[in-house]
Amino acid sequence: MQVGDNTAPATSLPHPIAALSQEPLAQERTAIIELLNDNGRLRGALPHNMEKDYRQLVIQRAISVMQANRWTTILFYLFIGLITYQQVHYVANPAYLQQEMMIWLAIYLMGGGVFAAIGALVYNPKLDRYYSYYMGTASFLGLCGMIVASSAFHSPYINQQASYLVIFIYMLVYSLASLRLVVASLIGIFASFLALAVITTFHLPVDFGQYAQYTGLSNVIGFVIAFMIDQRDRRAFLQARLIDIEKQQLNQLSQEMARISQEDGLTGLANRRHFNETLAREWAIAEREQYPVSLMFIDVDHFKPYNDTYGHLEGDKTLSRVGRTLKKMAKRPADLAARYGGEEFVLLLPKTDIDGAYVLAQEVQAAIDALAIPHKSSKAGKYVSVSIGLSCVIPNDNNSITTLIDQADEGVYAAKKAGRHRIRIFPVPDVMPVRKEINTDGLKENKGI
Ligand SMILES: Nc1nc2c(ncn2[C@@H]2O[C@H](COP(=O)(O)OP(=O)(O)OP(=O)(O)O)[C@@H](O)[C@H]2O)c(=O)[nH]1
Repeated sequence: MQVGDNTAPATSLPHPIAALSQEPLAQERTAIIELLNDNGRLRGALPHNMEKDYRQLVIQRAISVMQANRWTTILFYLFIGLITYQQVHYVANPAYLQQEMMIWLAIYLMGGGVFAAIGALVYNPKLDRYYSYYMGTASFLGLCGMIVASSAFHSPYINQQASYLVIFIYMLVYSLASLRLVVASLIGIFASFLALAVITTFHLPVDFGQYAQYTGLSNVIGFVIAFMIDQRDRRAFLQARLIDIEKQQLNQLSQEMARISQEDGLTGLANRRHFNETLAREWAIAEREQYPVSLMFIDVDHFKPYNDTYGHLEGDKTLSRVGRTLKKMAKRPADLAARYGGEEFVLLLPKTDIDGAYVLAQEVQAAIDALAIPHKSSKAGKYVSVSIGLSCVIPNDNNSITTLIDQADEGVYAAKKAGRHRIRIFPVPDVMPVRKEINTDGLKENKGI
C-alpha cells in the first residue's frame, strides 16, 4: 500500500473556473461589459431582464429622494408662494388686483394639490408599480395647468414671470420625475399643444412666437438633460451590477475551491486533509464527552497487480467504484468516508463502539464483494476484495489520534498477513464481536451478485 499516494490523475474533472464561465452569471457579465463598451447599445433597452431592474431602481431612487426631501419641498413651495404672492400683489394693475389674486390663488392651490397628491402616493409602497402612471398624470396636469395659467393674468409682466415657472416645471418633469425618456417627452410635447388649444379656445392672451420658442426650448433642453441623466444612470446601474456579479462569482468560486480542497478528485470522497481535520474535531468532542471513536482502514488487495493486468485507467475506475460504495456506507451524519491515499480508504465512525464498527466492516466487505469486479491476478479471490483493519478508542490522557490510526493500520497489516480479504481488530479484543450474517440483498444495486 502507498499511504499518502493520492496523485493518480483525475481523468475528466471540469476545471472549476471553466465550469463557472459557462453559467448564466458569466454570460450576463459578458453582456454587461459589451454594453459598457458600446455607447450606442447603452441607448436602447437593456437585455436579460436588466431593463426592468433598472427602471425599478430608478423609480425606487426617485421615491426615496421625494420622501427624504418632503420638508424641503414644502418649505420651498411656501417660499415660492410668498415670492409669487408679492409679485402679483405689487405688479398687478389695481383695477384687476382682486382678479389677478384669485388666479394666483387658484394656480397656487392647484400646484399644491398636485405636489400633495404625489407626496401621498409615494408613501404607499403598494402603489410603487403604478408610479409611472400617477407621476405621468400629475406631470401632465401640472404642466398643462401651469402653461395655461401663464397666459391667464391680465398683466403681461406677471404672465412672463409665470412662464419662468413653466420652464422650471418642464425641468422637473424631465429630470426629478424619473419617467422614461420617451414618456417624459410625450408629456412635455402634448402638454404644450393641449395648453395652447385651451389658451386659444378661451381667447387668453398669447404671443405664438414666444410660446413656441419657450415651450420648444424647454422640451429640447429637458430632453437633453433627461437623456444625459438616463445614460449616466444606466452606466452606473451596469457598473454596480457588474460588481455584484463579480462578487457572486467570487463567492461561488471560493465555495467551489473550498469543496475541491476537501475532496478527492478521483473518488469524490473526502481527501486526507479533510479527514485529518474531521478526525481532530471528532477526537476533541469524544474526549470531552468520553465516547468511543472507531476507525476503519480499508485497503484494496493486490492492487498493483490489478493495475498491471487491467491498466491504470481501469484501476482508476475500480478505485472510483470502491469509493462510491464506501460513501454509501457512511450513513450517520458524523461518519466520514475518505480516501487516505492510493488504494487505501478510511471510514471514521465517531460514537461507535467496536461491535458496531465490526458490523459495518462486514457490510463494507460484503458491499465490495457484491461489486464482483473481476481481478484475475489476485491471490485472495476471483474478484476485487479489501482487507480491513479496525480500531476503537475512547480518548484519554494515555492515547492520541496517532494511537487510533496506528492501531487501525496494524489491523490492516494483520488482515493482509492472514491472507487478505478479511477483517482484523487491533488490539485484538478479549471477546471478539459476533460475526453477523450480512444480507446482501440491499447491496444488489452494486450488481454482480
Ligand atoms: N489506478 C490507480 N492506481 C493507484 C492509485 N493510487 C495508487 N495506485 C496503485 O496502487 C498500487 C498499490 O500497490 P501496493 O501498495 O503494492 O499494494 P497492493 O498491490 O494492493 O498490495 P497489497 O496492499 O499488499 O494487497 C500501486 O501500484 C499504485 O500505483 C490511483 O489513484 N489509481
